[in-house]
Amino acid sequence: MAPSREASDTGRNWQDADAGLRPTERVGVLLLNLGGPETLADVQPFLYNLFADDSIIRLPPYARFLQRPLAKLISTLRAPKSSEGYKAIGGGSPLRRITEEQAEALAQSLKGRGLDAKVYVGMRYWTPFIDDAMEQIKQDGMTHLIVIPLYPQFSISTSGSSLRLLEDIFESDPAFNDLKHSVIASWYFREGYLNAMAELIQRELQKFDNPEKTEIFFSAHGVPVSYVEQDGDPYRDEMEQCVGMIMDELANRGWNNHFSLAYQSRVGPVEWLQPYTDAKIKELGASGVKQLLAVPISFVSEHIETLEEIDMEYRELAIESGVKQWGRVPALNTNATFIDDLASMVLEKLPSAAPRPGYTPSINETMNLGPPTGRVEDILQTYDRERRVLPPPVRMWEWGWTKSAETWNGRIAMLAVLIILLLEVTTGQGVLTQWLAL
Ligand SMILES: C=CC1=C(C)c2cc3[nH]c(cc4nc(cc5[nH]c(cc1n2)c(C)c5CCC(=O)O)C(CCC(=O)O)=C4C)c(C)c3C=C
Ligand SMILES: [Fe+2]
Repeated sequence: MAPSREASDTGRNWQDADAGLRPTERVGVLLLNLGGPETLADVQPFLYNLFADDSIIRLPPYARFLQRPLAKLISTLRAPKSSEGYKAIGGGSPLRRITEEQAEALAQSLKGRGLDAKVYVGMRYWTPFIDDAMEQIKQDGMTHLIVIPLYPQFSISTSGSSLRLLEDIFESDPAFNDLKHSVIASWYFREGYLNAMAELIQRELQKFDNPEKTEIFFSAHGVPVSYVEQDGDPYRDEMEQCVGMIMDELANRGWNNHFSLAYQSRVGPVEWLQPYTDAKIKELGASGVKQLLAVPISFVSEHIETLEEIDMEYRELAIESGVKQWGRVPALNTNATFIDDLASMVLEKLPSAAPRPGYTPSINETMNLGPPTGRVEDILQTYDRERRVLPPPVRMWEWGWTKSAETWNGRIAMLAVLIILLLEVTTGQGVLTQWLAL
């Protein structure tokens, strides 16, 4: 069931005392993000960190020792292609700069609403790393930590991966035993986020010759289909609900355009979520769509996949496919409505949020609906309970760790055992004895 919209409390003025904090207590906010290479020299080591993550390439337990050599191989093979992309957008990812701007804007928004909190940035695959942010949080003596993954929808491969790492850090350092923390696992259903997205879409639609005839084309980052269908990743469900809720908000504003959702940026030859963005663009062009507005939906900052893949590759493909007018909705970045909603998420999670007088719980809280919030362990327990291993989503060659190679290796081994048994039964001698006798 789709969660209902969760109203934010934008406009309410909080004071530290309202937040239930004692004078000695200090609030930190940790924004989790993916990270990106800042220079071309960073590309291969960044890719290494990404592929060395066992939430990205999931090997069976007996093959775990191969994780790092495999990451080294895949990152080296992929680096030239990725570097081309980063070169095309100026030689590096803008992700660190934008995330730090978001952190600063959030701190200001909280301050304006009476809460003096420090906002940290923790990246999964590049600097500033999550470990470094946590070290700083420890040194700063924070007593409360609100963790917000900057992914509106939850995926095991993104928010899940960062939370697993955070869980390890909490478990391995007793200094964090007293740190009260709360994680907001996903937040695509929040009113502030939906309003901000609808506002941006509406603004771009108005630039078209026939705004109401424009196809609204949501393009989300894909994940391998096995994550969703075998491992219970809620990503696809949350994505579909999110798109539905944005379209509802647009309908409230009088927009009833046709829309579609597709998945981009697949890596390797395994099946990813469908429809694929490139195939869908061709299909829309062939069906006569002439005006197309692309909406990046799984991420809140500009990055290589908006600036290069959508703005360059998909734009060109759309024009080749017959689209006459093309537009793209900018990422939220430091959009004020979005940042204020992040501030509301923080304020709602502070100690006094639930019990304070006059507090009206949202329908999600009352009915216990919607994605959970809570401690890292609770979130992982809900979404990634069994921590099942999957076949590696990225397969770079056919002779390596593939389903077919495993099947054939197994068959050859069984045949060899049968031949050995047959020889022993027919000759009465062990195979080694026979070889040694030769
Ligand atoms: C919600 C967003 C994302 C999901 C889900 C996701 C899953 C996922 N990604 C890869 C492989 C790569 N991702 C890369 C870059 C990249 N990925 C995301 C977001 C999600 N990834 C972002 C925002 C970025 C860009 C960062 C930046 O530098 O701006 C890359 C590197 C770029 C490239 O070579 O294409 C790879 C590789 C997998 C395998 C995966 C799920 C299993
Ligand atoms: Fe990715």
